[in-house]
Amino acid sequence: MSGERRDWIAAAGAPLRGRLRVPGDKSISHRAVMLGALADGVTRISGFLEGEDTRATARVFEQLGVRIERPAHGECIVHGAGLHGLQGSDCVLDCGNAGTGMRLLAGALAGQSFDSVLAGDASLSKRPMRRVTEPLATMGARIDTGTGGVPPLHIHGGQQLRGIEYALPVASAQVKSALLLAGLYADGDTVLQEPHPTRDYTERMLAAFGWPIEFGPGHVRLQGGHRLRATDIDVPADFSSAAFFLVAASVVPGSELCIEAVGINPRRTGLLQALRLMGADIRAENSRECGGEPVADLVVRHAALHGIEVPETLVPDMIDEFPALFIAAACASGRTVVRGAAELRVKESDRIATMAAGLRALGVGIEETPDGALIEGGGAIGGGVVDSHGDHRIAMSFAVAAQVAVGEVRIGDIANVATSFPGFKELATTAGMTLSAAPL
Ligand SMILES: O=C(O)C1=C[C@@H](OP(=O)(O)O)[C@@H](O)[C@H](O)C1
Ligand SMILES: C=C(OP(=O)(O)O)C(=O)O
Repeated sequence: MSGERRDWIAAAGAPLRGRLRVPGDKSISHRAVMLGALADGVTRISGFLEGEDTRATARVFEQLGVRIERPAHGECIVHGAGLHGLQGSDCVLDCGNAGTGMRLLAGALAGQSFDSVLAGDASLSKRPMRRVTEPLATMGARIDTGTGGVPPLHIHGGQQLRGIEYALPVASAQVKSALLLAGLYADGDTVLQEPHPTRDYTERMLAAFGWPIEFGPGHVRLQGGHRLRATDIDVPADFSSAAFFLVAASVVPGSELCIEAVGINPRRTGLLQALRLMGADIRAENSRECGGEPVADLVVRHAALHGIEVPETLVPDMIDEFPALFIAAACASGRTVVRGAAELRVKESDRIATMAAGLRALGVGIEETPDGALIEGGGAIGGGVVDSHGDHRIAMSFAVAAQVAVGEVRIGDIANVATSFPGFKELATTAGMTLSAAPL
C-alpha cells in the first residue's frame, strides 16, 4: 500500500505535556464497516479510524456493491446491503496490511453465493491464514490459500455453511470473529471457546446490531439465520495508539500528559496493568461510556520504572502493545521477562526478532526466546539505525525510545505507520517528541 520506503529521524525531545487525542480504534472501525455493510438500513460511524487498514476494508465493501458516504474526516455512512445483498467482484479484494481485515472478511465472504479473492501487501502475504481457513472448512467453507497457508485466499461461494462447536487453539479475536461472521450464514449454532478471553468487539457489536448472541469471557454462542439492523457507532480512541504516549510520558523526565477518551475495554488494557506493575504513574480520569465501550482520559506522569516478569495472563490483553512495552523495559531498572507471547512472531513482522534487533542496535541487552524475551533495562540507550521492517508498531516504539537516547536514531521503513496511526509524527511532535521525516 505504502509506496516508496521512508525513514524517520528521532532524537531526545522535550518532556511530553498537554492534552491530546489519538485516532479511533482500529478493531472497532473494521467491525463497524463490516457489520454496517451486512445490515439492513443505514449505519453512521463517527470517530472512524482514517487509517490505511480500515480504509482498505471500506474499499473492499464498496467493491462488493456497498455505498459508503464519507461526509467528513472520521465519519462514514454505510448503506447496508443486508446479509445477502453483497455483489461479487471480478477484481481481487485488497486488504492491504491488515490481518484483521483479511481474516474477518474470510469469514464473512465464506457465506456468500459468489467467489472472492482476498490479497494483501508483502507483509500480510506472509501471515498464517490456516487458523481461519481450517475451522471455516469444518463449517463447510471452501477456501484455497497460497502455498504454506498464506494469502491470497480464493473463497468459493455458494456453500451452505453449518454451525460448529470449536475450541480455538490460539487466543485470537480475529479467528473468533471470522467464525462468528461465517456463523451468521450457517445452519444452527456456532459455539466457540477461547484458551484465554480476547477482545469481544464482534460479540458486542453483533448484539448492538440486534443479532441474538450469548457471550461471556472466553465463550460465545450464536445462531445463524437472523438479520442485522443498522445502528450508529461512536468509535473510541484506540488504546493501542495511546500506548506509545503512555510509555513516552512514563520514561521522559518532566512529562505530564493527558490522553483523552481512550477505550479502556479490559481486553485491551494489559499494558496499563504491566506499566503500573513497573511503577508507572497513570491515572484514569473521567471514566464514562462511548458507543457502549468504557472510555477514560488517561493522565500519565514520568516515573522511575523497574523491570518485571510480565504476567502471562496479561499477554492477550496487550498483544499489540509489546513493542511499546519492550521500550519501557529498556528504560526500566533491572530485567523484564516476557513469556507466552509467541503470537508476536506472526504479526506485521516477527515482533520479537524485530524489536531485539532494533534494541541491540541501540546498545540495549536483550535475549530472544521462542515465546518472548529477556530485556536488560536501565543502561544508556544509544543512537543508531533501526529497521522497522515495515511494521507500524515497531516504528512508533523506536520513535519513543529515541526520546531518551543519547544520540540520533534513524528508523527505517516507517510508511506503514499510516495503517493504524495517521498523523502520529505530527501529534508526537506537538506533545514534545523530536521526530521528523528523513530527507529522501
Ligand atoms: O480482532 C482484532 O481486531 C485484532 C486482534 C489481534 O490479532 P489476533 O486475533 O491475531 O490476536 C490484534 O493483534 C489485532 O491488531 C487486532
Ligand atoms: C497485529 C495488528 O494488526 P492486524 O493483525 O490487523 O494486521 C496490529 O495492529 O498490531
